[in-house]
Order: sequence, then C-alpha cells, then structure tokens
Amino acid sequence: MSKWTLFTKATRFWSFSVMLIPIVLGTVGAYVWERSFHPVLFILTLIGAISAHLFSNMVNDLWDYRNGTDTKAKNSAGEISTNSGLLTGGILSESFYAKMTWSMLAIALICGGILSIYSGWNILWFVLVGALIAYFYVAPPLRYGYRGKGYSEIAIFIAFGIMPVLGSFFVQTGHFSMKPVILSLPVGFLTTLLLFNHHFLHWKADEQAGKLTLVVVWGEQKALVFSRVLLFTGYASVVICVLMGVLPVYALLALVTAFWPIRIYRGLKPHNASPAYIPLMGASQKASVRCGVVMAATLLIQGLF
Ligand SMILES: CC(C)=CCC/C(C)=C/CC/C(C)=C/CC/C(C)=C/CC/C(C)=C/CC/C(C)=C/CC/C(C)=C/CC/C(C)=C/COP(=O)(O)OP(=O)(O)O
Repeated sequence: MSKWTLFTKATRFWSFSVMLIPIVLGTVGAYVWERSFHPVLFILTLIGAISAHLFSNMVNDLWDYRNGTDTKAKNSAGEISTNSGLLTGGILSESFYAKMTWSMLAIALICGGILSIYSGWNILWFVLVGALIAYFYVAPPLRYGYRGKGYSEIAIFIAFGIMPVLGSFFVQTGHFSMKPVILSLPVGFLTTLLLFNHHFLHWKADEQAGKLTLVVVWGEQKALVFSRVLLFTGYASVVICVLMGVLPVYALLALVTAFWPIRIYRGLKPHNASPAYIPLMGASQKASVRCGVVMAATLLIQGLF
C-alpha cells in the first residue's frame, strides 16, 4: 500500500468534502455580503478545518479500537464496518496511528493560532469547542456520541454546519453575523443526515458493543422515519434561506439535488439488510455536497452580477 493510500485510509480522507463545502459557503458569503476576501486566510482556514475534520475521524477510530467497538463490528457477520480498518486489521500499530492523529490536531491548532492573530481572538472559541466536540464524541469519560440521546447528531450539525460556515465568515470579516448562521442550516442538516444514515450500516454490531446510536435505540423503522424528516428539514431550510434573503431565488435549484436520496428511500422497506443502506449513505453525502455547491455557486453569481 502506498503512503498516500495509507494516509487516505487512516484519515478517511475522502470525507473531506463535507468540511470543504461549509468553508467555501462561509467564505463566499463574506465576499458577497461584505466584499471581504483574503486568499491566504482562506487557504489556512481550509487546511485547519480539514485537519480538524481528519483528526476527528482518526481519534474516533483510535478510541473505537481501544473500546473494542470496531473489532466487534469487523467480526459481526453481515455488518458493514465504516472505520478505517487499519487498527483492527493490524496494518498500523496503535502508537503510530496515535502519532498521526495528534499530528492532525497540531496542524489544526497551528492554523487556528495563526488565524486568531490575523482575524481576532474569537477564533480561539472555535478551536476550543471544536477540539472538545471532536475528542469527547468517543473518548471517555463523556463518550457523548454513544449515549443514544441525539447528542452526536447535534454535534455534527454544529461541527459541519454552523461552526465552519460562521468561522470561515469570521476569518474573512473579523465579525459575526446571523446571515452565515442561516446559510449553514441546509448543509448542517444534510451532513447530520449522512452521519445518521451511516449508523444503519452496522447498528446490530453497535448494539452488541453497547454503542447506543439513535438507530439502536429507536429501531430501524422509526429511525428511517427520522432520516426522512432530516432530509426534508435540510431542503426546507434552503427555502428558508431564500425567504430570509440569504440566498437568491434561483438557489431553489438546489432542491433538485433531493431527487437521488428520495429515489433511494423509495426502494427501502421498513427492515433492510445492511448492504441496502450503502446507496442511501452515498446519496446522503452527494445530497449534502451537491446542495452546498449549488448554494455557493448561486450566491457567488448573485454577488458577481
Ligand atoms: C477537531 C479539532 C482538531 C479541533 C481543533 C481546533 C480547530 C477547530 C481548528 C480549526 C481552526 C480554524 C481553521 C479556524 C477557522 C474558523 C473555522 C473555520 C472554524 C471551524 C472549526 C471547525 C472545523 C470545527 C469542527 C471541528 C470538528 C470537525 C469536530 C468533530 C465533530 C465530530 C463529532 C465528528 C465525528 C466524526 C465521526 C468519525 C463520526 C462517525 O463515528 P462513529 O459514529 O463512531 O461511526 P464509525 O463506525 O464510522 O466510526
């Protein structure tokens, strides 16, 4: 395995698009509403936020391995593991993996430090809250992501919606505003949907390992209803953005991106084998990214013309 392949597997690198999109949205908002854009600060924000995201993926794997959760998922017949598989497969040692994990945190912290010097110390709030949310999702004593109370969904909504959109807006402008908060709602909900749907892939193994996700607590049928509600709420918030003047009316084009997940939901029964949820997960990721791309593009068009 090449070093790059190892890196992409260890960090679950290809999930980075769900962080890239909110960063772009906040930056485009700053440009369109305030005519403020600093390319170097944008690059630093991108590197810092994506490193923070990769750190959260890795620290999750590390603790799931230490807690034995990922080994259970690997050994459960019919279940689909969504961790990197490098620790459970013995491909990387725990100590090497931990060093890589803390390096990601270090990069994020350095970027956060530099940005706080240029854009204002308020950035440090994002650094503090981001690090706490990422670490205690799975690490003891909190392990708040596995309590089956919806805390993980709230954390994802904040970490992949409000924080990166508002944070990247703040980096460019040096102040806060309600506009980026409203702008963050669709991608916040749709990325929460992605995380929620990925729990369907291994919920039986999660249950055995005592990992209480909402799918485990509610059961498949009820969780599928909530999944649809999340999708609806995500797209309804695009309409809210338009009604509140945060996006131009032609941003409603983003609603078209709901077509793919809706088609997948139609093919699902109240109870399904794990593999049936792979297309749903793919469609949720695409919905979040495509909806965000259309929102950013239409906002930029409005600002340019
Ligand atoms: C996370 C971290 C390193 C934070 C440190 C500092 C930090 C935030 C640095 C960024 C500094 C910058 C760039 C500041 C500029 C202003 C900006 C843009 C601010 C936004 C900051 C930001 C990106 C905040 C979000 C931080 C993040 C990503 C928090 C993680 C959220 C979270 C709970 C993630 C869980 C991820 C996973 C893997 C879920 C799935 O796990 P699980 O359910 O177990 O399933 P599986 O079986 O698949 O493992």
